[in-house]
Amino acid sequence: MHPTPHSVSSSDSDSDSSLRYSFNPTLLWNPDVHRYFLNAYASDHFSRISTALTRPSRYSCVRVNTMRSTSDAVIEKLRALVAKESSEALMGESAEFEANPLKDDDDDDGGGGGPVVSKCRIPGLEYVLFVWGSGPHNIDYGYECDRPPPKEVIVSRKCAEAVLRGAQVYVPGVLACSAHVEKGETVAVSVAVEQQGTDGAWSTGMTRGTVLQGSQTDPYYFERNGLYIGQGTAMLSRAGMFRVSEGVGVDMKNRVYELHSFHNVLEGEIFLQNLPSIVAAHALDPQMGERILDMCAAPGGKTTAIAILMKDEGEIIATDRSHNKVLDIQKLAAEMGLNCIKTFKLDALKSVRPRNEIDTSTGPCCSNANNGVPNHVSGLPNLQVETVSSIVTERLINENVEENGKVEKANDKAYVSKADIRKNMRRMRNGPGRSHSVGARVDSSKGFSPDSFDRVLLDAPCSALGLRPRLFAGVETVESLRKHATYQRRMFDQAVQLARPGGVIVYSTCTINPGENEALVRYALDKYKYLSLAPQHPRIGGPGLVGRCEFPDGYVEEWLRPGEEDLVQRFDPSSPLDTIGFFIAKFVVGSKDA
Ligand SMILES: C[S@@+](CC[C@H](N)C(=O)[O-])C[C@H]1O[C@@H](n2cnc3c(N)ncnc32)[C@H](O)[C@@H]1O
Repeated sequence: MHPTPHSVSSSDSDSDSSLRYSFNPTLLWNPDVHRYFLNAYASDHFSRISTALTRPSRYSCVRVNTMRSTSDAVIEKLRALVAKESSEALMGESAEFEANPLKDDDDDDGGGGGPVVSKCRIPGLEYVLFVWGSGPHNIDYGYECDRPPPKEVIVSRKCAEAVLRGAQVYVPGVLACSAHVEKGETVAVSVAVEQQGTDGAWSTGMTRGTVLQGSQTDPYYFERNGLYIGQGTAMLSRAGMFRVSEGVGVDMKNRVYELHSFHNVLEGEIFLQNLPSIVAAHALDPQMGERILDMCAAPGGKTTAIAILMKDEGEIIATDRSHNKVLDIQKLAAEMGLNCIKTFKLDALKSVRPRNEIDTSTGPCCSNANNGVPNHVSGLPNLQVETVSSIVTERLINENVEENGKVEKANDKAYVSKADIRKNMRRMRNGPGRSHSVGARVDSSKGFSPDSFDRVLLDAPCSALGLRPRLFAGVETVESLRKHATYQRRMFDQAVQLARPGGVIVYSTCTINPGENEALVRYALDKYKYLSLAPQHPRIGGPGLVGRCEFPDGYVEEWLRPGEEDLVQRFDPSSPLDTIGFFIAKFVVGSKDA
């Protein structure tokens, strides 16, 4: 797996340098996982998926809060923002837009060739807007054969993935910098991706603050071939970059992918959300007045999408096991002005309240809906208080954060959730902001009565192997993938008990792993005979995988059976829709007595 360092002669040719100063990453997988996916997808297809995962989608997807605004009003505002913020970066360029079924040739803002904001043309999704970016672009890093090499900054993988999505380079993400870089100088930005050491462990092994000499003896010199993500202006000297703890380190001027980052704009009016996530909310088909459970809800993207589809009438119980993430849901609901959302801290594995703890004097539909507590916390709508857990505490970017069922350390070795990035960027740009003064409280729930929900969404924590852009995938092993699957099945067992007969369960993940997708469906249909797959609307994803996989250790994973494939939606990152990898299955619950 470790790329073999090769020698490059001192008369390094222009073609070598254009390969070096380019963006052409290869996604590194655990070898067993690689074999498993090759078997599931066939070699060519998996190679396309793997490549697509290293790239961002070429558009940002914006969901309009139709309770607050209209698509047309938001389009006007976004166009004004785009025109103002990126007149140099994008509008002048005659960007080539890839063919995408979501985009019509007449989607143009009138500027001709520049970025466009267009309305989604899928019936019922006209409140979803696309802001089209461009890439990959070839960037001239100023390399000349007989001259000193360009000055450089190396950033962590997580930082690079954020930059590819349109973020700036913040100082915590800077790992190394050329000697004598001064504020205002132009620097080439590349990324240090984890490599496998002789002990099998993955790391960059790079000490933050490393001085780059611009020679082949620099750390990760050869490994960074084809891993240049753009060029920018150093906002601090080399010394400053490693002295301060926050702020922009490099202001990106030329990016391999030009995408608009609409974080922190039109708050409450829009929400940046991947298209498949929006489709998952539609698949649930929530109706006004219903009682809905969103079992793994933070940061609340799908919860708020569901609330808007219900026109804020009914009751959505949004739970997550992380206290701070429940606060994120509360903040988002408050920001969007949605009142039908009630939040609780709850481990989804304990979502069903034990029968001996259920108060039988209340009907199944409302028992423990709010755990018998008042309905309002001052300052935020419909946020309930049962046990007071704590007040809001800010999580910094280098704190441990939890997402997708795993904990990693922030910054170079870390997963930072989108909510954290959003919050941190807000803090970097605008100071603390109003969210830091909210003294919100989080209620804990003891779970809910069986059959007490009309619809249940289980947007499960998963291996997240569909998220893009992703520059490294080596950490997941066949064993860790199976652990995710086991965890999801246990959560699904809870969902099945909570959805009433006649009700609906939607299960979704953001992974390409069939073990967490089709195999969960197989498990569900085989174990619960009263469940059946239901058609989904809209249906824009592809079919699911039919078949099975036998592993060398004898483990057999069963996927879908013929006839079931068109009842699920599998969003393939390499398909023309250019979305993240995502999976949606919708079940209807029959009579549980049978
Ligand atoms: C894929 S994310 C959910 C995204 C969310 N549905 C949205 O659309 O904004 C998975 C969530 O599951 C939560 N989670 C992980 N394990 C959990 C558990 N045992 N109980 C409840 N939530 C859990 C994580 O904290 C994370 O917020």
